[in-house]
This record gives sequence, structure tokens and C-alpha cells, in this order.
Amino acid sequence: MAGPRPVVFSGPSGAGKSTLLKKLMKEHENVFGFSVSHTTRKPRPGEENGKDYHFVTREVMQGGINNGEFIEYAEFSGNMYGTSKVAVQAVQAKNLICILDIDMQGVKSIKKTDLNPIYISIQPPSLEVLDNRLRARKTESEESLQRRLNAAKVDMELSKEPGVFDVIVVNDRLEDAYVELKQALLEEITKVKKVSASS
Ligand SMILES: Nc1ncnc2c1ncn2[C@@H]1O[C@H](COP(=O)(O)OP(=O)(O)OP(=O)(O)O)[C@@H](O)[C@H]1O
Ligand SMILES: Nc1nc2c(ncn2[C@@H]2O[C@H](COP(=O)(O)O)[C@@H](O)[C@H]2O)c(=O)[nH]1
Repeated sequence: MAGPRPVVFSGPSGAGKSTLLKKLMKEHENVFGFSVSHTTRKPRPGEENGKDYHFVTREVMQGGINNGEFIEYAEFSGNMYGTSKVAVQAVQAKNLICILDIDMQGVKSIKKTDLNPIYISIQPPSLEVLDNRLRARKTESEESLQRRLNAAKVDMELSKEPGVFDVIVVNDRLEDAYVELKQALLEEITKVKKVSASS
């Protein structure tokens, strides 16, 4: 049997992707596995190397790209980010639903591969709410915040284009967004649970 379909999560920085993913993975521990990306950005307090990201230098990242180790990569807000083939294979080897948290450039690149994921966009209720959430998170300098908000405007427009995403979840009230997200993934979750119950 082919493994479960991966799930791509995208949407503006600060829309709530990590918050929703962490909730989902906590509730369904043996169903989802996170594709740990590489990045050249510095770790935030509490972030763990190898768990949240593989934190690497630009030289290391570029070397990996040159060696063909990445399925996709992008420059976002002054840093490089990318999904390695190994990161996805590690999750798929366990027969789990592989979750990719990637920006819109990554979405466009993944569409050219044979990964065949479900594409989910997590959107904020408005740019103003996004601005407030990013400021409240206290992870960005003013410059980084402005870059992220500019990228968000583009993302919010592109995500409306028909056919880009299978599901768009507007993360206004967290609990409502979470219920919507689970509903969108119910079929895949059920399939994985059935397989693990029968093995
Ligand atoms: N529904 C919500 N209501 C209020 N605050 C929220 C909601 N969802 C997330 N947040 C908060 O907004 C901030 C941004 O959320 P989060 O870090 O999950 O976004 P993200 O999309 O993963 O961002 P990035 O792409 O930069 O990693 C966090 O401080 C989080 O606690
Ligand atoms: N194209 C890719 N985008 C990625 C990847 N990993 C994360 N991201 C996206 O970057 C921004 C910023 O993330 P942050 O952790 O610095 O706030 C966010 O939109 C992520 O979705 C990746 O491997 N490829």
C-alpha cells in the first residue's frame, strides 16, 4: 500500500501554522510526522536544533542544494529555508502523514514534484490581526516584521487563486480553526489509524 498523502501547510508568517500543527500533532501523536526543514535563520528561544529546524549556515545550506539534497528551497525574509529529501523520507518510512510547513515559493516548487500532498492554507482574519500577532510573538525586529507583512500581502492574494490550495482555514478563533483543520484531514487520519490498528 502506498503511504499516506503528505500535507503542506502554508500561509503568512504569524497566521498560526505552528500553533495549529503542534495541537494536531499532540492530539494525534502516531499519525503525523513533521518534516524538519533546514534554515539559515537563528534559533528563537525554545527552538531545538533537529526538532524545529536544522539550523545551518548559508554555506552548508548552499552545499546541500548544490548536491541535490533538497526537494525545494526558498529565500524568505532574508534567510534560506528548505525541505530536504531525507526529512520527508524519515517521516514516510514510519508510515506517518508527513507535514511540511513551507512558504508560497515552496508550494509552487512542490507542485512541480510527484509528492502529491494535500495543500492547506492557514490565513489570518486580516492583515491588522496578523500585524498584532507577530508583534505580540516578540520574535521579529521591526525590519523583519515589515518584510514578513509585505510577504503576507502577496501570500494573501495568491492563496485566493483557484486551485492553489485544497483547503483554506481562516484562523480567527483558534478552536474553530482547529476543528476545521481536523475535519479537512479526517479521511487521511482515519486511514492511518486503520492501518496501524491492523498491523
Ligand atoms: N487564533 C489565534 N488567536 C490569537 N493568537 C493566535 C492564534 N493563533 C496563533 N496565535 C498566536 O499568533 C502568533 C503566531 O502564531 P504562529 O507562530 O503559530 O504562526 P506561524 O504561522 O507558525 O508563523 P511563522 O510562519 O512565522 O512560523 C503566536 O504568538 C501564536 O500564539
Ligand atoms: N519554502 C520553505 N519555506 C519554509 C520552510 N520552512 C519554513 N518555511 C516558511 O518560512 C517562513 C518563516 O518561518 P519562521 O520559522 O522563520 O517564522 C514561514 O512561512 C514558513 O512556512 C521550508 O523548508 N521551505
